[in-house]
Amino acid sequence: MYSEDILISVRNVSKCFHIYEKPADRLFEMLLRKSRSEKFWAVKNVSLQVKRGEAVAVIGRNGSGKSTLLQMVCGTLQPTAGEVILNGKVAALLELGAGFNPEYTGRENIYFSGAIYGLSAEQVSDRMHLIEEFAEIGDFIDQPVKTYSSGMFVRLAFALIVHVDADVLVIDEALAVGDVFFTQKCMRFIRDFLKRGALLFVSHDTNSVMSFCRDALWLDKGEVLFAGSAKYVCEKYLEDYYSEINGRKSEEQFKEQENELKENPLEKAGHLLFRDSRQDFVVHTNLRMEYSVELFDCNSASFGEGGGRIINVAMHDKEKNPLSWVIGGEIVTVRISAHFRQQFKKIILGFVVRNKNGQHLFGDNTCVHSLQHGWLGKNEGEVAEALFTFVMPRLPAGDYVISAALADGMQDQHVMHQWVHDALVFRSHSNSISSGLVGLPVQIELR
Ligand SMILES: Nc1ncnc2c1ncn2[C@@H]1O[C@H](COP(=O)(O)OP(=O)(O)OP(=O)(O)O)[C@@H](O)[C@H]1O
Repeated sequence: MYSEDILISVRNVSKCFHIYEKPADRLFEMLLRKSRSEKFWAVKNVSLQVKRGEAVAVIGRNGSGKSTLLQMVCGTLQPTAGEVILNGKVAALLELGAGFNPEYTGRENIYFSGAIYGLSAEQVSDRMHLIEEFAEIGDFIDQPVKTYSSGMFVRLAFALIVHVDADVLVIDEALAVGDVFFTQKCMRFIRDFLKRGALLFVSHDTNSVMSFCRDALWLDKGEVLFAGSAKYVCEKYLEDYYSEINGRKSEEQFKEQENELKENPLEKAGHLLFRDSRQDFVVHTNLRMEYSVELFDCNSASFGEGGGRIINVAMHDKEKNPLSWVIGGEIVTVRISAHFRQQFKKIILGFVVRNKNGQHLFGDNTCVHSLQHGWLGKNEGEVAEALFTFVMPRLPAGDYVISAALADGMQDQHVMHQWVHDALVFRSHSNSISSGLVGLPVQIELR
């Protein structure tokens, strides 16, 4: 009936809570058999599937229904409507400390929870040293968990779920509490786990969502607002975040500026000068990391207040010639040009390079430079340019995008006027072996 590989199947699940004005109303309702409550739908008609080897993220603002959904998946909450079908053993890391008895020691809780996960006392004893080793909380393992810091809770709870042979992991945000070393350890475990299991997790951190998940689901007031590739959903989420800060502005409002954009002299100059200055070199060598760079796409999805607009993003060589072909290890300049429709007091221009999964690889903006050299302002009708010069890193084969942004203000408090998601696309045609996400230039000696 169900494919073996679908480990989590959530079908049209909803959850309704009854809200009572006063606690006594609950009693009256039972006695008088008359409703004294308001219905509140925390989750409305949500469906999702997670297959073996997949991770799906649930994102959304506070109170959007994420935890309620995860609790229904774990079986700690019954859906009001719809069904959850699980194929395999589920281990969950939901609220901090949930499932632990605060009066018991860490060790006692491990035995207790291990039994809930179907492990015998003997099996738990056999794995205890591994759990202790993973948790790294030292002698605290024999202290009541009510004395634990939130970080220790997470360490112990995570160490437990790592060792219960789960097929499905359900994790709610909790990873954010651990320190960087522990988080890295958990990430390594999850990457390994995903070779055999399925992960459903909640996070506010779009970077971790994009690094783990192919798909994501955005819940808003209990309903699915967007579902699809993690990159797409996270971009929409990011847009919404900025719209909330800046006040809503739809993408359509940019359309009217497009003609003006096409007429812009800077962009025109960029097109006329466009040539592949490294083609000869590329053709005659074979030990190279090659990148083909596409033209700035002025129709790429964007969001922001629209007080200014990014009119060109290009990669240049040292001689300021736009490049369509870049070699890894060469010095390149990312040039971002912007046109202003209103006065800007403190211009911020910046970029982010992401891989095809949406992982943020590197990027920069003009803030620190402006703090050092003074802020640049511009008036309506003027144009500004930011040049970011760096050594092009070696990147594994695949597609990459540069998102570019224009804002007015400071690093931590600014109005986002335009964020262009995939302003410039480039592709690494590398066939040399490279490990990691980004390869930096390294000087090597062998003696
Ligand atoms: N037992 C309950 N009784 C009544 N309302 C509840 C109950 N549990 C959750 N809710 C409500 O359901 C809504 C969704 O809550 P939920 O905890 O699932 O959101 P969330 O997206 O996980 O939020 P956060 O990011 O803050 O953890 C909230 O408005 C919350 O107040």
